[in-house]
Amino acid sequence: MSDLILFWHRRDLRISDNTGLAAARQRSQKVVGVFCLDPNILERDDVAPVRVTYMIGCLQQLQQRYAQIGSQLLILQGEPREAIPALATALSAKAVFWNWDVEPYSQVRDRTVIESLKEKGIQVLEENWDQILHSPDDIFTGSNQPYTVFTPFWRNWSSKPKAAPADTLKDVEGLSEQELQTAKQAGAIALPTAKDLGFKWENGLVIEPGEAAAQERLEQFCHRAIEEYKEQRNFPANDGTSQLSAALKFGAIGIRTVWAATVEVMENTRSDEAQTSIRAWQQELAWREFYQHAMYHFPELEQGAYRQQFKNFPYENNEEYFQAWCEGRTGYPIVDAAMRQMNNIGWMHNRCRMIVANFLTKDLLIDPRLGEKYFYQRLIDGDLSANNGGWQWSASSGMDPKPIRIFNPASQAQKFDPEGEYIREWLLELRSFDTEELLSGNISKRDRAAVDYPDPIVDHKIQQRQFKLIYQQQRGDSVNS
Ligand SMILES: Cc1cc2nc3c(=O)[nH]c(=O)nc-3n(C[C@H](O)[C@H](O)[C@H](O)COP(=O)(O)OP(=O)(O)OC[C@H]3O[C@@H](n4cnc5c(N)ncnc54)[C@H](O)[C@@H]3O)c2cc1C
Repeated sequence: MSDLILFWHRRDLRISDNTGLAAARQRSQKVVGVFCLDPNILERDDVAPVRVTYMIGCLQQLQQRYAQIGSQLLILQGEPREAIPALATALSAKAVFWNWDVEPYSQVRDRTVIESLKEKGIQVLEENWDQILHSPDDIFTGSNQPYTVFTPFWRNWSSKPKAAPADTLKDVEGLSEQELQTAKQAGAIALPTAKDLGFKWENGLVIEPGEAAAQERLEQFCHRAIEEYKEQRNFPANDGTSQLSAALKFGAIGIRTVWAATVEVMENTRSDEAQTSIRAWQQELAWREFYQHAMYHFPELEQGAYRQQFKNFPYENNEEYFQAWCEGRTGYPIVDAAMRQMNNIGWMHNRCRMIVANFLTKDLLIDPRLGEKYFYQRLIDGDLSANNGGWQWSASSGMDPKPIRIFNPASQAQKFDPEGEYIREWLLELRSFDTEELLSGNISKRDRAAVDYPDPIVDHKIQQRQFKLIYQQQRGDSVNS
C-alpha cells in the first residue's frame, strides 16, 4: 500500500502544472488534496465577496478534477496550524506538501504548521515555489541585494531560463470509504457556498472560475490579442488584456504554462510588432513577480510607504471625498466610470486603476492605504503584492524612482477613451452627453443637476499645485505632470 501524502492547496487551485503536487505524486501514488478555509483570512474586513465567490467556484472545479482522476479534495475550516496536522494525524499521512507563498501572513502561518507537523513525525516539502517563475532568492543584484528598481530586475529575470510546466497529476489513489469517514471525524466538511460563509455577491462573475476556464482564456488571448497587446492594452473600452489576473491570483493556471504559451506564440510569429507586444505582456508577468519578490524581501511594504518622504506624508483624508471616490461620484467622469466598473463587476482595467489611484492620492490627498484597502474589498483578483505595488507606484511612495507622476483625468480620458465609450458604459446618466463633454468634464452645473451627476468635488489644477507644494515641503524634490 502506498504512503498517503496530503497536498495542501492555497493559491494553486489546479492539478496541472503544479510543482508541489507533481513532487507529491513522484513520492507516492496516494495523493489527496486539502484546502483549509482559514478564519484569519476570511474574517478580515478586507475580503471581497466576489473574490470568495470566484475562489469557491475554483474549489468546486478542483473537487471535480480530483474525482475524475480517482482522488479527493478535502475541505477543512479552522486554524490551519490545528486543522492540517489533526487531519494528517487522523489519516496517518506520511507527509503534507504545499507550495510556498511570499505573503507575510503565510510565512508565519506556514512555520507554525511545519512545527506542529514535525512534532508529529510528519514530513513536509520546504521552500517549494510554484506561483512564480523564479524564487525570490534567485534574482539578486550584483551586490547580492534584492532589486528595488524594475528595469534591472527585468533584465536579470528575463535572461534566466524558465522551467517547463510540471506534470499534471494523474494515476492517483484516493482515500477509501473508511478513510473518508475518518477524515470527516477529523474535520473534513462539504464545500460551503460563498453565501454559507457570509459573503453575498449577486452580480455574477465576469471571469469564469476554474482550471479549464483559465486555460481556455489563455489560449484565446494567445491566439489573437497578445499580438496586439502593446497597442490595445491601454484602452479600457477594448478587450485588449488577458483578464487572467484572478486565475493567476488563485493559481487556476500555472505560471510555467502561461510562460510557455507566450514562448510558443513568439516562435510562431515573424512580425516585429507582434513580438514587441508579446514581450510587453511577458513584462507584465515580470511586474507581477517583481512585486511578489518585493513583498517577500520587504514585508513592511504591507504596512505602507517604501520611500522615506512618504512615510509621514500629511494626507488630508477628507471623509466626504473618500466616500465620493468609493461611490464613483467625484464629478470626474473617467474616475467615476472606473470606480463603478469595479463596484459592479469586481474588476477594473489597469489604466483605470492607475487613474483612480493617482486621483485619490494626488488630487484628493488621501492616504493610499485607504484606497488599497477599498480595492482589496472589491477586486476579484485582489492580491496583496500586486495591489500594494500598484498603489505605491501610483502614490509615488514605492520603489520606483522619480519622476513623481500626476495624472490629469481629462488628458487621460482624451488619450485612452477617445470616443467616450468606456465612460458611457459605466456612467449611464451621462450617456447622451457629447464626447467632448465626457472627456474634458466640462459639463455645466445645470446639465449635471438635470441627470443627478455631481459637480467636481475638487479642482484638479488647485489640487495638483497643493500636492506639489506639500511634496516639496516634505523633501524639496521636483515634480513632473
Ligand atoms: C492601483 C493598482 C492596484 C492593482 N491591484 C491589483 C491586484 O490586486 N491584483 C492584481 O492581480 N493586479 C493588480 N494590479 C495590476 C493590474 O492592474 C492587473 O493585474 C491587471 O489589470 C489585470 O488585468 P489582466 O489580467 O487583463 O492583465 P494583463 O494586462 O493581461 O496582464 C497579465 C498579467 O500580468 C499581471 N500584471 C499585469 N500588470 C501588472 C502590474 N502592474 N502589477 C502586477 N501584476 C501585473 C497580472 O497577473 C495580469 O493578469 C493593480 C494595479 C494598480 C495600478
